[in-house]
Amino acid sequence: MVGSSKSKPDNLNPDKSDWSHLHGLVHRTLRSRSHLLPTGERLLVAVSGGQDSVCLLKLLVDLRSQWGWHLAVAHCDHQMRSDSANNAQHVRELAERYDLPFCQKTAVTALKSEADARSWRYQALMEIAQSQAIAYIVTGHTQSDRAETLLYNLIRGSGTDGLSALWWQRPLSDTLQLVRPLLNIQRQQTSAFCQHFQLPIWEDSTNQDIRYTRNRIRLELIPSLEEINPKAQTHLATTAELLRADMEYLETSAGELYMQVTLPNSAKLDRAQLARAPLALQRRVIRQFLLHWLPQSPNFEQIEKTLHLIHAPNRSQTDPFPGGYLALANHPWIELLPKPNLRDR
Ligand SMILES: Nc1ncnc2c1ncn2[C@@H]1O[C@H](COP(=O)(O)OP(=O)(O)OP(=O)(O)O)[C@@H](O)[C@H]1O
Repeated sequence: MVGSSKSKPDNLNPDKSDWSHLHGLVHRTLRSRSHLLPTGERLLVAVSGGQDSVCLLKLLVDLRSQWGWHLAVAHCDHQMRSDSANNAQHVRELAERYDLPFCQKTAVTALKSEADARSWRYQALMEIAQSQAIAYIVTGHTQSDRAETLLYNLIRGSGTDGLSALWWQRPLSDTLQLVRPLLNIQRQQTSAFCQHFQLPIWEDSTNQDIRYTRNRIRLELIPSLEEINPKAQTHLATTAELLRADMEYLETSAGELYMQVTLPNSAKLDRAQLARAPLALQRRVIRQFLLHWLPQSPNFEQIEKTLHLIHAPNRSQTDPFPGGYLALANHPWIELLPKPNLRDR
């Protein structure tokens, strides 16, 4: 998978003739998506110490002479495992080995869940990048992560937007992008790459713990699906890629329709115009409308109840939404009102 089955030690000054299949693949991916990691940029590589981010780091180190990047390594110690300080030290040594600047953040308050850890980590990575005027944070998310995320969101009942999550890039702020250049590479390939170049990997003991849903999907669900179809992982990731394009198209069309069916600075939607649109656009317009006016994101049920008002008799209304708003069918409009105002009408 990496070009030769014989392993060879990590060459710290490789030229193009030392490149493996993965070097070529990532180089071509970045060339065809040239906005992802432009030449000459400063990149902050987020390294956990696991096989994916260690593979990512070596690939970027080896490709940088072609691309003129300036690299720095960041590690976040969540303090959630007894070996987390040793893990951080391991990444520090990896950065030293490549002679790269190393930045670490260590959690001071106890992080209770994986979700807490993730949101703290992204905040920490953003702070490091911003303090060093770096515009790109690069992570080692792979095609395997993409397939797992799709399954995870599917069984949580997330809509198409959740199914197409994990995209090549995501803006973290106006000046900072998160970039995932390994999204077309499988975890088996990063593992083979690390073995081939004898790269030192930090094995996270919790990765085998099936009490975590993500681990269970990785260790049990995906292998079961691969027994049914050996290419299941690739197909799932391709589905996520295709859904993303559909989702962007629908979202843009819905945004245009939203502008036509609402009035400036007014929480109203024109029922007759909405009624003529396809159901997929009606749902998305209503989601954008509620997202704009409500203090928190609407759920599926709230969107469906508002959708129902398009054809409902005048004065029909939804249950109150969080924050005290509710939607009302008011002659030609669906109107979103703070609940107390209803009494005055
Ligand atoms: N402790 C860490 N320090 C720095 N980077 C990290 C750390 N943990 C994860 N990363 C980065 O995030 C990538 C994805 O890691 P992992 O799949 O473990 O995270 P996750 O919580 O599932 O992430 P996400 O929610 O973004 O999908 C890694 O390849 C690495 O680039």
